[in-house]
Amino acid sequence: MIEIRGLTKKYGDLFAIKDINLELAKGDVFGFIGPNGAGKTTTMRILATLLNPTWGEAYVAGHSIYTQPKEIRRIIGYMPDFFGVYDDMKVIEYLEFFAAAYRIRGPERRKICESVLELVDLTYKREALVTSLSRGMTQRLGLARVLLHDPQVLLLDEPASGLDPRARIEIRGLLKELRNMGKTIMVSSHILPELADICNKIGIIEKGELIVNTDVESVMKQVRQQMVLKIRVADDMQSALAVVSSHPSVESAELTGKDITATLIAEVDDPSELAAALIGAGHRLTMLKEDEINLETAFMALTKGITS
Ligand SMILES: Nc1ncnc2c1ncn2[C@@H]1O[C@H](COP(=O)(O)OP(=O)(O)OP(=O)(O)O)[C@@H](O)[C@H]1O
Repeated sequence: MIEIRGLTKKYGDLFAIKDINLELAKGDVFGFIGPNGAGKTTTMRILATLLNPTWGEAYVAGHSIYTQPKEIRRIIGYMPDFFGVYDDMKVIEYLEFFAAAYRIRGPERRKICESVLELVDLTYKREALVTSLSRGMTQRLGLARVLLHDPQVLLLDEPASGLDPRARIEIRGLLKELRNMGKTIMVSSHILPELADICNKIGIIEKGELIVNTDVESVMKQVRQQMVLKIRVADDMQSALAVVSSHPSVESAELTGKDITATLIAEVDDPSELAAALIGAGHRLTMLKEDEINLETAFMALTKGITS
């Protein structure tokens, strides 16, 4: 759905983006991560055909940004990081206005507006003035707006920025719903955990260069060379820690909160002998599970020494 080759944008001597290569298939959710000024917006604006690159190629669903921008605009929904809303419009009027701009006419228009409102959970605000909405609601309205023409590809620039934790979670839920609808999504953020459980691919951009471009699973594999376990017993944790620490399958172990966190030596990927040792030593084992690595830990390990 998206193919980018050697994409570069220069402002004078500054490379806003430099030699970006990327391919996304239908249904991919690409988390585009990078600090402020790294080049995320530039990349998205070029894909949205709002900005010309200095050189390089980009295609959306096979359409070139140079020769078929109209076709691309029909397929994409681009939500910029900052967008204006019109002061004296009600929510439903705002959507109808944009639906008209997309040439959605007749009774269909109202139906579509109502259904996107429902999707972003704003039906109860349909008669409210757009200026009265909270930032989280405004972001959801912005999403509703880019969904009006049922685009296959969504380019979402920092949809969760400036939101409180609750509103962030709502946006995440919404993105999951869109993912389940089969949309191809490029979503940017400068905060990685925000995207952790939504995307299947991630790209990390630093000073205009895509320094990491991979699928989430292989990031996890790359980082997870050794198995890490979380262990809990219903009796004496200190004596259980002693058993774990001295077990030949364990490289290191420590007490972390209510659990013991144990890292196994590299060759061991079966914790059953350790479990047997704990039970054999008379401990009442209540939990022994593989610690779930999160994308944030993976990110830190992956970019160690690359990003500053
Ligand atoms: N019109 C412009 N003229 C000159 N420099 C620009 C222009 N637009 C962007 N830049 C520069 O290009 C670089 C990339 O900017 P871009 O907006 O793509 O970053 P970003 O990753 O989206 O950052 P943010 O998270 O702050 O939106 C920055 O150094 C920025 O200052």
